[in-house]
Amino acid sequence: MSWSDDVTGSTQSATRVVPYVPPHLRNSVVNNGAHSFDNGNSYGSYSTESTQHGFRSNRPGSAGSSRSSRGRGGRRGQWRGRGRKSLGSSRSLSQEIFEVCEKFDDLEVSEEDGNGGGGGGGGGINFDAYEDIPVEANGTDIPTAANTFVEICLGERLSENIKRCKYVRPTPIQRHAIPIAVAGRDLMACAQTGSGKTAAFCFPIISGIIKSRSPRFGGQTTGVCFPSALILTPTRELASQIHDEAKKFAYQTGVKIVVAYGGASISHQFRNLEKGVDILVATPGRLVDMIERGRISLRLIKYLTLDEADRMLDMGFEPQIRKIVERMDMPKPGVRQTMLFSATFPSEIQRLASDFLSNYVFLAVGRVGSSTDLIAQKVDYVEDMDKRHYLMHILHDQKVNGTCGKHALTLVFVETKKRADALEYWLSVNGFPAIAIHGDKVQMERERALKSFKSGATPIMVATDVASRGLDIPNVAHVINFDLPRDIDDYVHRIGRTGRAGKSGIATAFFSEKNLPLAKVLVELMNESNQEIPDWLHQYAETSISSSGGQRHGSSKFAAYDYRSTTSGNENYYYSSSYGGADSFDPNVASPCDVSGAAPSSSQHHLSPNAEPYAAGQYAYGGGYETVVATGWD
Ligand SMILES: Nc1ncnc2c1ncn2[C@@H]1O[C@H](COP(=O)(O)OP(=O)(O)OP(=O)(O)O)[C@@H](O)[C@H]1O
Repeated sequence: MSWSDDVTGSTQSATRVVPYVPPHLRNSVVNNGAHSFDNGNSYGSYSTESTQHGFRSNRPGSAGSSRSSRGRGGRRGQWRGRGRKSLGSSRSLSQEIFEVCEKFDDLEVSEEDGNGGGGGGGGGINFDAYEDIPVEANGTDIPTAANTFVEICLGERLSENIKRCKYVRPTPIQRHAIPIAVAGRDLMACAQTGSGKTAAFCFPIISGIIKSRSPRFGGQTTGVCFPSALILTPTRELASQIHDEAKKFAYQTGVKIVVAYGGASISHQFRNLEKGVDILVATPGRLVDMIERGRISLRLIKYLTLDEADRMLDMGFEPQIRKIVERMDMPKPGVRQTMLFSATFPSEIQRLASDFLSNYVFLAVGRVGSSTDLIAQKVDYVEDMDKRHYLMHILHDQKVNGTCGKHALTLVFVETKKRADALEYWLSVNGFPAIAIHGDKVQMERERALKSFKSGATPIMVATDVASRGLDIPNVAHVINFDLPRDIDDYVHRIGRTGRAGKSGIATAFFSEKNLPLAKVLVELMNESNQEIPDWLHQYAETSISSSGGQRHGSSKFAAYDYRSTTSGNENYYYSSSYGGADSFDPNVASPCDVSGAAPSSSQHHLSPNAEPYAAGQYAYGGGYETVVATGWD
């Protein structure tokens, strides 16, 4: 949950926000004491069975895709109580957090926010959902994972801000990635959407800058700015979001963060830079422009982060990224520290990315490119000509049954900018308040659309892939793939706009004949996250095996793990991220700061009986799924 939304939530309404609970979990939510989530919420039943709405399809077989509750409710049923009232008599971390929060004026978070301030670290985040997630760390001398933020020694100010954000415990990616980054190691990190990657790269950078404070160069005297850290993102909205998040983390630390992206006034951004910059968050185009105008130098960069790194290094962005990283004045790998983060990392991109890294650690929390099983995925067979009416039925159901309640938002992905505008118009004239976002809109319109959607003023947003990556929009209850993307990784990122920070969500996809090439990889992805797959989709998948060949993780495009594992003798460690066993978690016990690059013995990095490592060679290599350039990017 982003900060601004917390603020919005806290100022707009003092009432408690009822968290979205998808239908298959509604009866499994455990009442965890007097202040646990109210499960008797207003959300009614939800069904989009095509047969129910009378839609006929020529799909093979006739099985529907309705979800059952098979074995999925258990873990996630253990929602925690929230806020001060839910605390027991003993003093807890949450108690301290609320005390610190009192004076966090600008960035205040509502204590009663049912969706969890800052992601709900105080209770909204369901850490149980992340238990037993397999973790692969590959490389030499890998620093030990941390169970608490305290033991990482991020510095007093930053630690206070972490509490203010109500981040009680690190998420699995944070447990593993932060110690690695704090130790100064290069990192290629892959973790599921909504699992806290932003903090995983922001904390080490902010902490490092505070610890090695050196006089800032540039500013008004020379007119050239010399940031110490550069965070690159593929979209303007994501740059802006990371800037907002990083500002919270760096509150009262003196670390200056500036954002630069296209479509907004460059002179305004120059003025911000002139006030001093430690961390620059930027989109590539605007950054190149600023460098070429001689206003930014990368000579003193100590930290380089590519968020959505696979996107930044694919065909669309790679030349620009190479220009910035290799042909400007940025220090070389090994001199600077480089961190790459994404939820997906095709092996060909991993290979490319290794040019930017030096002796790096590869970290995968969960299978690379997998979707979180917090998202209930549903695939319906819908012909193109029926899509609008079918969508209308879904939205109508939500309206009537309350699935799209006061705070629940629906995000609809389409293939092209034109289709986004057309669908926005059609929905609006049919009584469904919708707004479109895509790359042809001017920046102000894009920002207005996002704001209107986030606030719930327009609860339906129709988007191209410009909104598919990174955006952390609270209360997105339902993602609808009106048009499926051609690339399964884009699907993973799109549906990842819901089911974030331990909360659950729904994703519905409209599948038709033209999506045949996606069938097999979609089935594999859904299988991995324990989704119910309709028989007809299985049948399509079988057809697509014979036409395209290969498997998702077996094609050259996909890697289930570190691509180096097949070719080098790098150490491999497998963990369960569970807080049990040898890594047992006790939030009240702070261990000494022992993460400064200490190389663990392999016995410290054990394979949990619950974890399922991805053995090298498990997947046969076959034909590749085509690489496509997504539409609507900056
Ligand atoms: N330790 C934590 N405790 C509680 N909430 C957290 C914690 N870490 C992150 N969050 C919250 O989780 C949400 C998702 O985090 P973030 O946006 O960093 O995910 P992500 O992994 O980068 O997702 P994506 O792959 O979609 O970019 C945010 O609202 C964030 O505030």
